[in-house]
Amino acid sequence: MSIKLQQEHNSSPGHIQLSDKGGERVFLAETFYISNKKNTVFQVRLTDKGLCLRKESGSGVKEQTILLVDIIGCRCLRSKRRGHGGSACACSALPGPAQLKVVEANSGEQDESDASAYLYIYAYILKRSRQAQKWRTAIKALINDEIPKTPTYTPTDARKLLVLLNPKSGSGKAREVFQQRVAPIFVEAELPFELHVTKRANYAREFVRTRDIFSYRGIVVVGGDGIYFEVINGMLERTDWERALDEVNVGVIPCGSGNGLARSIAHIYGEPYEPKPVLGATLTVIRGRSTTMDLVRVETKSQIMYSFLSIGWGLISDIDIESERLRAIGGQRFTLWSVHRLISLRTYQGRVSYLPATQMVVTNGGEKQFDGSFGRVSGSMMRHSLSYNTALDCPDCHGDGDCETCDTGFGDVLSLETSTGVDSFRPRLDSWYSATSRKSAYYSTAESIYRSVHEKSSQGGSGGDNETESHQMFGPASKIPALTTPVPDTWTTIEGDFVMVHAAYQTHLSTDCHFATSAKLNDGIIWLCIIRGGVSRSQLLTFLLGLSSGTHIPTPQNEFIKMIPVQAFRIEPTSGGPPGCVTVDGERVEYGPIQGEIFRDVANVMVPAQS
Ligand SMILES: Nc1ncnc2c1ncn2[C@@H]1O[C@H](COP(=O)(O)OP(=O)(O)OP(=O)(O)O)[C@@H](O)[C@H]1O
Repeated sequence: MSIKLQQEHNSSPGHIQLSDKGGERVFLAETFYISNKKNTVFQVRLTDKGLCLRKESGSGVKEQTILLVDIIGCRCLRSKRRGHGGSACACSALPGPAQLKVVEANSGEQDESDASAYLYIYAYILKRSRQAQKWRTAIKALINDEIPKTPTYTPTDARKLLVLLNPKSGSGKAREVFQQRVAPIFVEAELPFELHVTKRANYAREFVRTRDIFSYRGIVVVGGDGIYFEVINGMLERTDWERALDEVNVGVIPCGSGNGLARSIAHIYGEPYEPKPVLGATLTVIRGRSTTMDLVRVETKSQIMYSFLSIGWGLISDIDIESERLRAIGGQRFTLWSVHRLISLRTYQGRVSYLPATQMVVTNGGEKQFDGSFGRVSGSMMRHSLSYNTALDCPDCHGDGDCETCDTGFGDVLSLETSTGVDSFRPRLDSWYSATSRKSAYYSTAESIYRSVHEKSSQGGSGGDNETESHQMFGPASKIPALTTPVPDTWTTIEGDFVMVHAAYQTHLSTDCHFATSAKLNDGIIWLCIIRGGVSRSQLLTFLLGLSSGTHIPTPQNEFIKMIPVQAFRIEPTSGGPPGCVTVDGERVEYGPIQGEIFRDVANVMVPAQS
């Protein structure tokens, strides 16, 4: 909703005063008129709770409070000078200003003969002139948890938000979604941002690895889990990975086909997700709150990477990857392919080993919780790490993209540079530096050497210089044996036929897949679901049908379907079996042995305010 209030012309400039009235702290109280209805008077109070509007008209008195938690921004507008040409540009995306013919105060376009000033307040309720400038100041301060003192508002963090948008995510509408449903709200909230549209797979990863990411207030991906994975792994390829994970919050605006992380965050915070996941996530980004998140260090035969969502072998991974061909139909592709795979069921031979999460404690509320001491990072970097990739930015322009080397005519950048909004929401030329031919090696604590080669993504893009590049992965030191050495006796090992093994550390693998119902963002637990060969089709059907509601695990668990809380695990498919998929965060990795261990609280993810 947007509310427009018009200030009485002759009222005197007041001062922001603090008073207590009926148990609430009143910062401002004044009389406003609603435009076109001069016989309607609004007595408005700005309190520590929100904006209380007392409407007095011929038909009586009505009172309404708009809570501060629902307000994302406000701006002062003036009547627009008559006869001024030009299009509404980005203003047209805002609900209201275009048809009301108002412009930013001090824009130079205002009608000086009309002394009226308008205060627009932008509020989103999901669940449930000078004077105007003064009100704006006080509201902006309060929504940033500050006490309003002075009549000017200076944002505490003037840095821009880095937005990395994948135009190929989901059904390919991320660009439109951002322009129509995200950018206008960022403008309303006066959140400065810089948008970069990815050109190919691994673009976001390189961007994060090579740029000065500390010059941004945070990073938001507009896409799915795949591009979030790129950002996290790009951070872990930096020599300053610890600082990057610690200082740079990463958020997600869901436009992918799975959107497991976005769905999990909404679930954990009790936020509505459908029917407007983009709006909820946008408001989360604007609020700027974050919490810590666990990451899982993943080792395959040739790569080390970090995962935030899941690792899978068999059924669910097969469905995820093989249904790619139905990408155009969006999230429904998973349901359709599940039916197909149930009919043509496969089993895989191999060995699964895990270190159980034994440190379960019973809390006061009787709930079982993991005490999480395992995997807490002690601030150590992988030993013996070497990097050939220390130049983070172009030496000529330091990453600004302004120099000749960097100016490749990359036009897919939009930047909202100033807090005054709509006019500065404009296309801008930019580019970024990508170092080539860098070589590096991965080292585990056991000092075995791993070399990682980023292969060209099957989803292609134009390829480019990243096809054969290798980069060093940093990150917390591993506490489990390398993949090439046997697991300790303290681990549990199962051998035989498996329909699938899927490890998850978020509640949802996708919007409709409530997989690990007890997962938290930062509890140090991997939920390992094992389905053994021999499971009946009806058991499997019940499992698949229960995934959307989180009722897929039988109670009590039976010998074929189990969900086990673990700290680390290893999957070793026996060679020669049927072709299958191994995935990390929904993206396919090489088929073969894979292991994961969880590190608690290592990253920071944007989350809604706790209600
Ligand atoms: N411009 C691009 N062209 C082709 N592929 C891209 C481009 N930008 C990013 N990618 C790749 O697309 C893959 C999928 O992206 P993303 O996760 O955003 O969407 P999704 O797969 O539809 O969603 P989800 O992962 O939630 O199912 C990522 O792994 C990323 O590397």
